[in-house]
Amino acid sequence: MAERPREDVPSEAGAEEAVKIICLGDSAVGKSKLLERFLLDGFRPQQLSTFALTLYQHHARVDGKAVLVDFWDTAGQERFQSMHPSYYHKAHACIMVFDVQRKVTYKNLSNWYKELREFRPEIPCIVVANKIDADMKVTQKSFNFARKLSLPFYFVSAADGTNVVKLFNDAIKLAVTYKQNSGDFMDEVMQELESFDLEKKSEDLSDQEDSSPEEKPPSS
Ligand SMILES: Nc1nc2c(ncn2[C@@H]2O[C@H](COP(=O)(O)OP(=O)(O)OP(=O)(O)O)[C@@H](O)[C@H]2O)c(=O)[nH]1
Ligand SMILES: [Mg+2]
Repeated sequence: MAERPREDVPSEAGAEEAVKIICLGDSAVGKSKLLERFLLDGFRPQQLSTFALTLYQHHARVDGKAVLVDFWDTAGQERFQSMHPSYYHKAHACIMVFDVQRKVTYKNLSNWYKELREFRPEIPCIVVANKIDADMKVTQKSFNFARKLSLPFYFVSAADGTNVVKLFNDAIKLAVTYKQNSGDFMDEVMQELESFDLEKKSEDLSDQEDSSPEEKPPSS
């Protein structure tokens, strides 16, 4: 099935489950290239940094169920310091990437992880060591960050495709399992807040209706 950027996807019909997976990590660690490798099965080695936010939709099957996956990709930034909270909102899994050739990107994982946990205390998070094609010997090294936190850890290469399909398929499974089984307290609170917000908005609208009839909300 074809995967394309969100704006080209005509319909979301048919999906029995929908999950959101976010990518985190410093700039130029290869977040976009990993997504490209998985979704387009290709790798274009140009240097373009992700400008703001790119959303990709992917149709997957998990245990016979049609799953619609929203992948969120953004520029990992130095430039922005941290992500907007809406990036984390209702995410069901996280792929956190570093570049085995740049130690600083490994060190910064702890900052990314801290921020992730402020917003999403319980979602599955996979730690990814990317660019192993540049030096296969790194796979002999031990990277303790993931082990200490008991997080799944993968050595991958967006350039030659090593472990990429496995990484994303596992991430999708984890996201679906999380969504189906979590009694995530924060999710429930967010849901409450949202319905509260909607109620409030419709009240505001009906107030408006009295004063400015030309701005009627659509009747339903
Ligand atoms: N050798 C090698 N280079 C890679 C690999 N993955 C990405 N690169 C290169 O690393 C650079 C950055 O990759 P991107 O995917 O744009 O990085 P990003 O994490 O999306 O960066 P931002 O959008 O700025 O956050 C590009 O020049 C890629 O060609 C890989 O597996 N191996
Ligand atoms: Mg990018």
